Amino acid sequence: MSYQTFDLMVNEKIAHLQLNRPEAYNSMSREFWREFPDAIRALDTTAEARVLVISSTGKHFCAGMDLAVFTQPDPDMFQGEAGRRAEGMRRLVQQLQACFSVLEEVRMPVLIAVQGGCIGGALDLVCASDMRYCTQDAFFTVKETELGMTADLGTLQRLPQLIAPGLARELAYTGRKMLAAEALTSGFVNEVFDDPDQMLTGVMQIAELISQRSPLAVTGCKQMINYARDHSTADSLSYMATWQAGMFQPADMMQTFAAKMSGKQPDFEGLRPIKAAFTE
Ligand SMILES: C/C=C/C(=O)SCCNC(=O)CCNC(=O)[C@H](O)C(C)(C)COP(=O)(O)OP(=O)(O)OC[C@H]1O[C@@H](n2cnc3c(N)ncnc32)[C@H](O)[C@@H]1OP(=O)(O)O
Repeated sequence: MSYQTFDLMVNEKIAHLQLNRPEAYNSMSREFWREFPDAIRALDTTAEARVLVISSTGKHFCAGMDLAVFTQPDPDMFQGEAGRRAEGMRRLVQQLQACFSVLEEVRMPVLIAVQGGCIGGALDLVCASDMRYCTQDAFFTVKETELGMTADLGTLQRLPQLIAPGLARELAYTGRKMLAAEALTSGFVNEVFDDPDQMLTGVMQIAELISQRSPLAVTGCKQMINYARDHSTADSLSYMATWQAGMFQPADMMQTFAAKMSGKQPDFEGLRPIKAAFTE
């Protein structure tokens, strides 16, 4: 599949989505909003990928929503009866939210590599990922506040669960930049690299390690951690037990032990493409 707003490569078990409009600071055009969720869902459904790395090109990771979306809006948005207008707007926002929630829903971990600015909608995107990494020149901003709107695509819901809630509020209320050093000390990013090349090398090494593990075990970790974030400990333990009762398969463990004895790396079976499950 080829896309206009990013390149998507699947190499062995690692998928790499790279935003490719540096001349526009990788801002999120209408095309991006169509392509991004489709590409992520396709990876989840069909591809071999066991881990996804999202990176970017040029000076900034992403300048957020393409400002043309705000300055040249669809005229229909402002016409007609108020209740229907509001209801339509509500559905539009929900559809845009779903473009990033898909990163939480997919079976594979999502790692993000940020250089330069990560602004507005881009912060919504990275908040929905599993792990974040950045370069020394990176900064993160809830730009919407400065523009006069409330951020609506996930930052306000996810950021207070990733860093101290008081700091998340400060960033949201002020719209000020969180620089790389603060992103590291606050726990928002896992590591700060000197430059984009070093970052991509480092992030790919982590992706490689994840891709060598049992994909069933890894997706179990992702789903249980996400579930525990949103539910009580008692509910989460109950779901964990149900998950384990259904998904625990000794075959992967046996393979690990056999591989250890023979001094080799285990080669775990991939998860099943959904399409295959329908056509078998
Ligand atoms: C649901 C989602 C909501 C949101 O995402 S809200 C947030 C929307 N995004 C913004 O408001 C970003 C605003 N832009 C900036 O803060 C800065 O810019 C940058 C940090 C990205 C870059 O700063 P610097 O390196 O100093 O460059 P420069 O001179 O400010 O900009 C160069 C050109 O890039 C255009 N540009 C910047 N951001 C966007 C964007 N998001 N959409 C479309 N164009 C953008 C500018 O306007 C300008 O253009 P020209 O050279 O013609 O004057």
